[in-house]
Amino acid sequence: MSPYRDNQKQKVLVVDDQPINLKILGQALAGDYQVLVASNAEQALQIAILQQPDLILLDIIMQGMDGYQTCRALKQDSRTVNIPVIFSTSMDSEADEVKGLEAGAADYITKPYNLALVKARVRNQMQLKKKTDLLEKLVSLDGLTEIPNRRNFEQHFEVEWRRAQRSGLPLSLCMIDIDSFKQYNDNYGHGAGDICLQRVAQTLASTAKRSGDLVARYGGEEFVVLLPDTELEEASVVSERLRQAIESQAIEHKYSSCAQVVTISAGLASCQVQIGMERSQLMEEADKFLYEAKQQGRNRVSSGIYSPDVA
Ligand SMILES: Nc1nc2c(ncn2[C@@H]2O[C@H](COP(=O)(O)OP(=O)(O)OP(=O)(O)O)[C@@H](O)[C@H]2O)c(=O)[nH]1
Repeated sequence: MSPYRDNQKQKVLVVDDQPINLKILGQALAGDYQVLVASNAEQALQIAILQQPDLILLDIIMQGMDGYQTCRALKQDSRTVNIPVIFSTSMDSEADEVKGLEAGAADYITKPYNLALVKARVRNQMQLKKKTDLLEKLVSLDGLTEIPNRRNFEQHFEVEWRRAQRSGLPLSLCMIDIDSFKQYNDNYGHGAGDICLQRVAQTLASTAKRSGDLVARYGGEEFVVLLPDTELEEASVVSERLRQAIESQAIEHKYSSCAQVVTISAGLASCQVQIGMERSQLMEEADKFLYEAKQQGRNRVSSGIYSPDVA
């Protein structure tokens, strides 16, 4: 998702193998947008992945991979699927237009360029993209804590699970629950409870922040932390750091059964993803360890390796 920031120009990637076309379109759009250029499909795909433009103006007839193939490749890659594409071409038959739209394009412009029309079509797509990005952001963040929500976590977990399966790298999952939170709510009030949840969420998110780590609100007073490429030993260090980070926030909780401040219990499970394993099994394992941490007195991390052979 390319997050929408008001103070930043949106990016358009112009793809054409004729330098003159790159120049004409580049000059027409440079005042309103940040313009990136590519002169072939391979370059375009690479820039699209790395720079995440908000829109791609794509020529159809190019040496090597043509525009249709490039568009299909963009639409098949989860990293670029949401970038709208406008085909830019001298082909102007209705059949070509249909083929372009079927390949996943959002709109069509024809050569020779009518620059006023080009700008208007680009503006329309850019406005739509802003709205889609905002909507995407709203549906993936938790309203109270502003960290990723459960839906966002499930999507990430699925992607990371598949990646771990392919790469053979370990994957760790930490389930976190605030201790005696019912007591907190009952004694300090629901409003204070909400503020506490916000502080816990922000502290967790700023503590587990290695690229690829994901901290999400799983629901209620439960959080989940996904640690890709992380084996048990390393993940235990991170989980313990999370526990300490919350404790050292020193949020008063006189009614807790285990401390004078707000604390968390965590259940950590790590695995090497194998064929036939379900990601829900790792969740269940982490949940079991969380239960164990609660049983053993709270304000602690309980952990283990999940392997179907030993489960
Ligand atoms: N303020 C507030 N409270 C919430 C929210 N979501 C869940 N809760 C509260 O979280 C509390 C969870 O309580 P329990 O599941 O009994 O667990 P606990 O008191 O933390 O006990 P242990 O987990 O065993 O330490 C309940 O009182 C819920 O009402 C929320 O969005 N805001």
